Amino acid sequence: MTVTPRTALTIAGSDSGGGAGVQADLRTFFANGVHGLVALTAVTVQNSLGVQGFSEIPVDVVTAQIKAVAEDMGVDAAKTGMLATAEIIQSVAKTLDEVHIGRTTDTPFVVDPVAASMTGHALLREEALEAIRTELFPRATLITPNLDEVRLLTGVSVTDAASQRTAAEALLEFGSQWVLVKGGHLCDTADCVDLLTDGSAIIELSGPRIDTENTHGGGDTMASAITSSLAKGADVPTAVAEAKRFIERCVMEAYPLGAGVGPVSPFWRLANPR
Ligand SMILES: Nc1ncnc2c1ncn2[C@@H]1O[C@H](COP(=O)(O)OP(=O)(O)OP(=O)(O)O)[C@@H](O)[C@H]1O
Ligand SMILES: Cc1ncc(CO)c(N)n1
Repeated sequence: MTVTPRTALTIAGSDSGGGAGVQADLRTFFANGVHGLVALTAVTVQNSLGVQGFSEIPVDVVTAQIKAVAEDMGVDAAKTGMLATAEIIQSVAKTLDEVHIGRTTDTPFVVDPVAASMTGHALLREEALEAIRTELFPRATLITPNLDEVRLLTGVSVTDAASQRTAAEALLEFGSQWVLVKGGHLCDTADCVDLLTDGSAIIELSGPRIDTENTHGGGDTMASAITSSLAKGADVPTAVAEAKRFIERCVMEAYPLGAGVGPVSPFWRLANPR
């Protein structure tokens, strides 16, 4: 019998190195049995050593991609990654309202507020940070900043569990339903602890820190794993817990590729479907 899988839409940039951006999202959706849809926002020139530059896609082409897939195929959950400019962010926000994606609709929406690559190269023009805060966060079911993004967005430097909680509370003020403060960059701890909260529930997701240099695409893979679970009907705490187990194994199986940082790997899931 033919079964049509659930669909997940990524609104994000391309990584020519194939480990982050829409490439990470699509391989994560595929590994989790979800059909991936794409609205490409930018093309980066990127490899394991970093980002050499990028060119954004014209705004009307970005929004036309969203409308084309949402109106014909339907979207069970959506996420954003690299959005590049304030103009793209504003138009994406307006279009998501038109196609009924976001926290006040039946279609969950995850915002990964990508500001820079892990090598420190900007993926967002500076004036666009405010647009992420005001246009996207209020529409988000969940936001998933890493610690650098937390500092840029709130001014809070997370150094321990207490400041991680303070940062999460500050981020909730911007209007998303849930906040996940990822702790992958809290390097002096033996565990990787991510903090999830909606203001009433506070959930710590803890797992062992895996010793590897190869974590390229980890944040994108985490956010798209959450989006996959949401597309399949999980609630937010369940989706984040499932994604945490998924990313741990992806980090464990990360492989060297190129002279710099290799990508996390979702391939193990293909041999271990649920
Ligand atoms: N060395 C590690 N071992 C285990 N889990 C990790 C490790 N590094 C990151 N993680 C987990 O991976 C997820 C992504 O976290 P991280 O904070 O690294 O995101 P990010 O900085 O957005 O990723 P990127 O490296 O793509 O920029 C989180 O759930 C985090 O706990
Ligand atoms: C295109 C793109 N999106 C996101 C990231 C962050 O991992 C990256 N390095 N490249």
